[in-house]
Amino acid sequence: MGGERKIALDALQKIEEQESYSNLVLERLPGGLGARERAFVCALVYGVLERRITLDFVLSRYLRRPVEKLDAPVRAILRMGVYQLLYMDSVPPSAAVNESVKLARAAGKTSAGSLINGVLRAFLRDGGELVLPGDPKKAASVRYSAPQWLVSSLMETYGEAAAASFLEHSLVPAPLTVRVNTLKTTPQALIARLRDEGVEAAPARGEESALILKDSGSLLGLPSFREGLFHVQDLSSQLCVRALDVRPGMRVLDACAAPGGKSFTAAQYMENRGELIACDIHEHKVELLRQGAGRLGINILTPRQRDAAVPQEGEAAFERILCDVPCSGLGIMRRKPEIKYKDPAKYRELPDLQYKILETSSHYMGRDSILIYSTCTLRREENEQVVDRFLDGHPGFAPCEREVLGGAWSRTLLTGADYSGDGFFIAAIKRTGTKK
Ligand SMILES: C[S@@+](CC[C@H](N)C(=O)[O-])C[C@H]1O[C@@H](n2cnc3c(N)ncnc32)[C@H](O)[C@@H]1O
Repeated sequence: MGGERKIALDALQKIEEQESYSNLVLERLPGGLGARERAFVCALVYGVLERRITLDFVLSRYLRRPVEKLDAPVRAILRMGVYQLLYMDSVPPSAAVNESVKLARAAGKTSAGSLINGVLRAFLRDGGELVLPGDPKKAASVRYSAPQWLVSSLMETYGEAAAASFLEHSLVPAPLTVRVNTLKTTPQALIARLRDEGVEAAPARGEESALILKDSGSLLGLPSFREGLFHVQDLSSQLCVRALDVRPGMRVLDACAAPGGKSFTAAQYMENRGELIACDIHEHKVELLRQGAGRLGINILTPRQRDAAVPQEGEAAFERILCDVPCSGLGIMRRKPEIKYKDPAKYRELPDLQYKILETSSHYMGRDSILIYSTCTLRREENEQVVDRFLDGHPGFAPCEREVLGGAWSRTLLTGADYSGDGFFIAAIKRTGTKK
């Protein structure tokens, strides 16, 4: 191996400087990397992102100035070095130190070599292990590499044990879960087909048409994917569509639909009969809806560029409406670790937008219509508080109990030992009164 650490450093710099999503940067790594080298780069980049708070805590014990004040490439090299020492058993400690010094040279930071060497060797001399701070909340923040505001918020909302379990399981790589396209195949037939293509697939617990794929490599390389036999979709999103309870022949609105996973699953439950209007505010994302539906053989989906917060004059009623609103995404931080480091002030305007989308969509509900409000986040402000505000101000609507939500009308799903899906919130609302 040679040069992978420089590729990892460049990727980390790009994610930090341009606020790019890690998955997108890693999808576009330079060509020519072998599978092993690519896996190493991805493990290092994801690992450093995921454990940033833990790594910075270790570094802070060996630096005279605050970690944030370091030159960005030097800081990234130090984080990568500590990550290799703490979490990469395949890298001998001496290699982690020497390669970090070499990397500084390759990055044009030769003068930082002695600092990097000194810090990493001092950590090794102290045993090379993580020593947690005494304060329990600080310790949880360092252990799970989650900002303190997030630790406190999760603990206050879900209790200490559930929050700790969620944070711990958010450090485990997410499985690749897909939804079998029931318009074209069955779970058993798809498992056999994938086996022929060299990919191991097994049924996922809890969803009849969900499979977990192992070592699939790029999906674009699989004929079964190109033929539209499945799409990628986490368990929580599949449950969300089940809660919508769409049936063949219905008129359905997906108000925030792109990239389209939930619309696609809904169309499959509808057996490609009825009408499915799938909207998104961004034109380029609407194109994703068109492409996905085409690949999967869905022809009831009408993609539309539309702002879901702006009422549409003369829209006929829908029997089912999905508001899978934009959110802070904390439930999927195991897939995009950079999410957890965002300044929570950036989320301030989300609840009002989410409320507007819900309120506007409710205009299109007829009697007996059902609306699902969902997010992939775990903040009450974006979940319970939005639907409560809506229900409090709209007496013609009521909570709607669903069997798939355990008999309740809303449910929060937390990734944990017994549940491998993303963190997610689902609430069901029905119309009880007539329109004013
Ligand atoms: C959580 S994602 C939806 C995921 C999608 N339901 C799926 O399963 O693939 C939220 C989407 O809402 C879109 N969006 C954001 N603001 C919107 C608005 N005002 N009106 C409509 N769509 C919006 C975003 O572009 C994004 O694609």
